[in-house]
Amino acid sequence: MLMQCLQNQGRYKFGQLIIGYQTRHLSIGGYMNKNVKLLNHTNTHLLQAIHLPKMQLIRYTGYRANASAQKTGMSGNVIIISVLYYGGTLVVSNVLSIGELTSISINGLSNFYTKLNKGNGSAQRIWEILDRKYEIPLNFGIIPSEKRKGQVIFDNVKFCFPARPKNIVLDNFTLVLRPGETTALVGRSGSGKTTIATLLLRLYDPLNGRIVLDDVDLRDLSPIWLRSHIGAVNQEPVLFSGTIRDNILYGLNPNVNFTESHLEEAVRRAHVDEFSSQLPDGLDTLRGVLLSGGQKQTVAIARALINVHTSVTAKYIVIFLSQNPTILILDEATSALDSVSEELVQNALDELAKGRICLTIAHRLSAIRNANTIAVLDNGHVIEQGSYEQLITQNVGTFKELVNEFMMKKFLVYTKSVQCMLRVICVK
Ligand SMILES: Nc1ncnc2c1ncn2[C@@H]1O[C@H](COP(=O)(O)OP(=O)(O)OP(=O)(O)O)[C@@H](O)[C@H]1O
Repeated sequence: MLMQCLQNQGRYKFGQLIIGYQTRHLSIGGYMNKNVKLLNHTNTHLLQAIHLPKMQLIRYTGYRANASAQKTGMSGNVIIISVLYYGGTLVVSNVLSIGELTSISINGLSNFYTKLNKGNGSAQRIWEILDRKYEIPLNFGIIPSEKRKGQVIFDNVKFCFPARPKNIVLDNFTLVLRPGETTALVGRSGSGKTTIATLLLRLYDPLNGRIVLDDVDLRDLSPIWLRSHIGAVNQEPVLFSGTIRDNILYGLNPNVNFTESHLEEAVRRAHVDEFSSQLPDGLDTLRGVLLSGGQKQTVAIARALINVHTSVTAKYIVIFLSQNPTILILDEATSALDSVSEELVQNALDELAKGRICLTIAHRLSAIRNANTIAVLDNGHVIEQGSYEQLITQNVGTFKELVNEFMMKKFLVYTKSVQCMLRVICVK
C-alpha cells in the first residue's frame, strides 16, 4: 500500500521502492531480522549505486516502520490486558485456575518481550547504516553533457581494501578497455579480478594511479552518472523480497517506454521462463529470494537485458542498472548455470556486449573464448595478455596452466558422471 501510494505520487524511483519493501516488513516483528540482514556491507554499496541514499525516503519508511512497531507493541499490550481482564473473570467464576491463567500470560509476555528485543536490535542496525557517511560523495563531480563512447584506462593502479591495508590487491595494474571490445580477466582465485570491477564502479578509489574514462579521471566524474552508465551482472546477484517480476524490473526508469513484451523477451532470452512457468504464479511468484543460485543469475541477466531493450525504444544487479549501459561488467555471470543454459545465456550476453565496453570475469573457457583480449592476472597485475588464439598457442604460461587445470576438472567431472551412469546401469 505504502509503496503503491508513494509510487503513484511519483515521489521516488522503483529501486527506492525495494527499501520501502524491506523496511515495510519491520512492522511484522518476526520478519525484521531477516530483512535487515539484506542491508549488509555490500548492499550499502548497492544502495549507493542505485541512488538510494535519499535519506528522506528511507527515514520516512524508517519512521513508518517505527510507528508500525509502536502500534504492534501497543496492540500487544492491549491484548495482554484484555487476556488478564477476561482471564480474571474466568478465575473468579472458577472456570480457569490461577495457574492456567498465569501460564498463558507468562507465555504471551515472554513472546512479546522476545519480539520487542529483536525489533530493537534490528532497528539499531538500520539506523547505524542510515547514519553512515559515504566516503565517496554521490552528488559531486562532472556530469558529461553527452554519452561517453571512449575507452577506460587503468593506469598504474595500486589498491588495497581499507579493511586490510597490508594486503596490496593491485599493484602497477595497467589495462585498456576499448569501446566495442570485450576484455576478459582471468586468474587464480583472489588475484584481484572482482576488485577491478569494484574500482570501475568507483565503490573505492585507487591508492595510486588513476582510472580514466575518455580522458576524465573517475574521481572527477559524478558517481551517480558513472554508475548509471554501467550495467553489471555479478557472481551473487542480490534479489529482494517481492516477486520475480519486481526483481527484473527494479531500477527501471519509470519514465521509459516499457511494455510487457520487453519483459517477456528478456525473460525468454535469459531463460527465466524455464523455471518461472513451473511456479504457481509465474513471474508474480513472491519471495524471489528463495531461488537457486543459477535461477538468481538468470533473473539478474534478465535485468540487464531488459534495460538494454527498453532503452532502444525508450534501465545492474544484479546489481547495478543503467539505461543502455556504455560499460558492461559480467563477473562470473553464468557460473551458477548448468552447461546447457550457460551456452544459451552466454550467447545472449555476447549479443548484449556488442558495441559496448565489456569487462568479463570468468573461470570458464566458454565465457572468455570470444573476448577480443584476455588479460591474465597474478598478484594484482597483468602477466599475460592477448587473444585466446595467441595465448593458447604459447607452450608455457599461466593461461596455459589455467586452461589445462580447467580441462582436467572438466575431464574429472565427465568421468565421475560416466562412473555414476555405469553404476546405475549395473544395478538395473
Ligand atoms: N571487501 C574486502 N575487504 C578486504 N579484502 C578483500 C575484500 N574483497 C576482497 N578482498 C581481498 O582482495 C583480494 C582479491 O579479491 P577478489 O575478490 O578481487 O579476487 P578474485 O580474483 O575476484 O577471486 P575469485 O576468482 O575467487 O572471485 C583477495 O585477497 C580478497 O581476500
